[in-house]
Amino acid sequence: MDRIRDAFQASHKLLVPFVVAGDPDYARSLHIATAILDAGADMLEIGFPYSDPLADGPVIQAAAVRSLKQGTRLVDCLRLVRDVRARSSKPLVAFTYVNPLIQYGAERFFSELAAAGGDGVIVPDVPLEEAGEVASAAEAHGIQFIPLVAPTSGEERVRAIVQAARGFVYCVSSLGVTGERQQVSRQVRELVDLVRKHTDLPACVGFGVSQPEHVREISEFADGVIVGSAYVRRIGDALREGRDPVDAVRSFTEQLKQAARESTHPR
Ligand SMILES: O=P(O)(O)OC[C@@H](O)[C@@H](O)c1c[nH]c2ccccc12
Repeated sequence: MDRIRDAFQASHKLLVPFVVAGDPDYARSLHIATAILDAGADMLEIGFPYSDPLADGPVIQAAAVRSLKQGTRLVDCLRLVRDVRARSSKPLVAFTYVNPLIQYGAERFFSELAAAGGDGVIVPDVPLEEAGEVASAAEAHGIQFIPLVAPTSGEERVRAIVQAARGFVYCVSSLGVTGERQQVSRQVRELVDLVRKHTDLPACVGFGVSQPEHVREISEFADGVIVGSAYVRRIGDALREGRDPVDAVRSFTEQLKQAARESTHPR
């Protein structure tokens, strides 16, 4: 069974939200993740909170702090994957920085992620030199290693990166850290075209996507859109304002999914 491949065969305009495991606590995090998938998201990126999230902007950093304050550990994140899997058959991608993964042990991590029903992994800060080792440990347990390519990655580096890719390729739309942007750089279309020159795998775009218009635009040329900070901010805002974060993420998902449907993706 290849849930990621099946998802892309069912649609070329995937909506892939990202949320932080254990944010704001375990029970509500499970409820939020399940609500997002039930509201129409095609896949879910589950972020394993880390104390030193270098690639994250303030919104996701704050969510990691909320979760870590609850005592969330890597084993709880794996349990969350298992609990979401019990409620949804859609693809689940673990998102972790390389340090917690190495400290836990790559073999142990991927074995337990697979047993929990996970499908893929994204490790944004794994150096290309170590990526092979992590990718093969993942592969050994049937977990698909999803690499990131950036606007600064030249053709040679893109070609090398996508060789190790499984599942899909994550095209980062802009430099800098994660965070909502008013405009998503049009440059990312060239990056998607470059990826398509070197692999038949689907190409998804992330970083900065915050509005339905962005999703409509990107879904014209990419196979999926990843949305993180816009979700995580809505969770934080709802908590601060005493509203139910589940309602906030449910309606946002419905809006973004509708926008993806409206795009005139040729495939
Ligand atoms: O938050 P944004 O701007 O919507 O970007 C997606 C991002 O949240 C998610 O894919 C992610 C969270 N942390 C990361 C660190 C590096 C790359 C990607 C990520």
